[in-house]
Amino acid sequence: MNAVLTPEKVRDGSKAGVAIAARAPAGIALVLLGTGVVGGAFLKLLNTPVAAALRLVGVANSRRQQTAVEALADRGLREQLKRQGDARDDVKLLNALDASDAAVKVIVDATASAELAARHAEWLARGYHVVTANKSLGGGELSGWRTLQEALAKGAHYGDAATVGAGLPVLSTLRRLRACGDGLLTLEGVFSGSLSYLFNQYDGSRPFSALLEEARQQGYTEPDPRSDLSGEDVARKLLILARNAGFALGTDEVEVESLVPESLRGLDTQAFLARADELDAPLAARHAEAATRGNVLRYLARLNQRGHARVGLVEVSPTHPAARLYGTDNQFALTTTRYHTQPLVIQGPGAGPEVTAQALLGDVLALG
Ligand SMILES: NC(=O)C1=CN([C@@H]2O[C@H](COP(=O)(O)OP(=O)(O)OC[C@H]3O[C@@H](n4cnc5c(N)ncnc54)[C@H](O)[C@@H]3O)[C@@H](O)[C@H]2O)C=CC1
Ligand SMILES: N[C@@H](CC=O)C(=O)O
Repeated sequence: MNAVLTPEKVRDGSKAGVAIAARAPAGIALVLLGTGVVGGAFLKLLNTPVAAALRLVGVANSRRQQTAVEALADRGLREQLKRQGDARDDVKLLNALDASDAAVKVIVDATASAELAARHAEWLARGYHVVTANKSLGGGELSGWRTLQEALAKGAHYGDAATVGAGLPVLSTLRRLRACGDGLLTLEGVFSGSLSYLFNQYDGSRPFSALLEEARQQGYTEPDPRSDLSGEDVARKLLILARNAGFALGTDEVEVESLVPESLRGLDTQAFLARADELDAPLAARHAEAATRGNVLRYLARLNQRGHARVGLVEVSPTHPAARLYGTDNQFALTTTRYHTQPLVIQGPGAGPEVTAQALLGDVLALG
């Protein structure tokens, strides 16, 4: 029989919270893929009372995984996994889910791995629910999106709130509008927390690369920050939103402006980071040019009524809504058949470990 643990006992720094996650009667069993910035924050949330009905049965990083109950109950699981664990093997992780008596079995993807994302549809078709921060399937090739829709028709759930706005209620709002017969006409805004953070602060007084390093340290950027700077991550979010609104856009139908100079594109991540100061001169010039006209730079995403999609750096006046953002704010302005005089605007922090992990948790709990 499980000990009854009060919230106070869970908060007191003992192992109790993890013990709940590992030993509670099974409501929802889950495996977690990825223990980086977002996955690490998600593990912390599993140690809080709200996650008492969740049972973690497996966890993996890119190299190792753990399915042993005692090891999973270790509060230092994330660090432990860096040193020890079994070799990566999806089959063994799924076996751990199958062995659980939980009625609801969930795979949480907190990686940026395209290979794992390519398996989401297969997992859904096999009856596992998938909750993801990984945008590679929803925002990748249209064929992958279509495979995903076919898999979803079989009944499993795809929790993708974390993929856009780091969990801001954008996708849920869009789906609700659509379910009510409203149609998206145009979509515009700032869809990147890291690029928002960078351009909200960049005034030429500090090198752009220094701000980028700050954004990276805060956990706002993608594992390789060029995914943000190239516009690829923003394009994925635009595609996820557009497709959910009924625009079957392919990746080649989004015009993408990259901020990564040609010379930095072919490098591995570490080599890129070592040479990130090569970003500084071109952006300083763009900033200075905009400033001569009293304008500022913002990285905007736009989908117009004809389905034309573009993401790129735009010079805007200081009174433009995107010029009035703070920190990692995202901004999504949805003009629809019913919100046509003024757009429906959703705004708030759009990157960061805690909010993103919370979005994952919310999607998992919604399955209960
Ligand atoms: N950082 C943020 O604010 C937000 C991030 N996201 C998304 O969350 C995902 C993770 O981002 P971060 O945590 O920042 O990245 P990260 O680089 O800190 O962590 C990635 C984790 O995935 C693991 N991993 C890679 N391949 C794997 C595999 N095949 N099997 C198991 N684990 C594997 C890595 O070992 C690492 O633990 C990305 O898809 C990102 O786009 C979404 C919204 C906001
Ligand atoms: N790197 C992304 C994180 C969320 O998706 C961003 O900057 O928005």
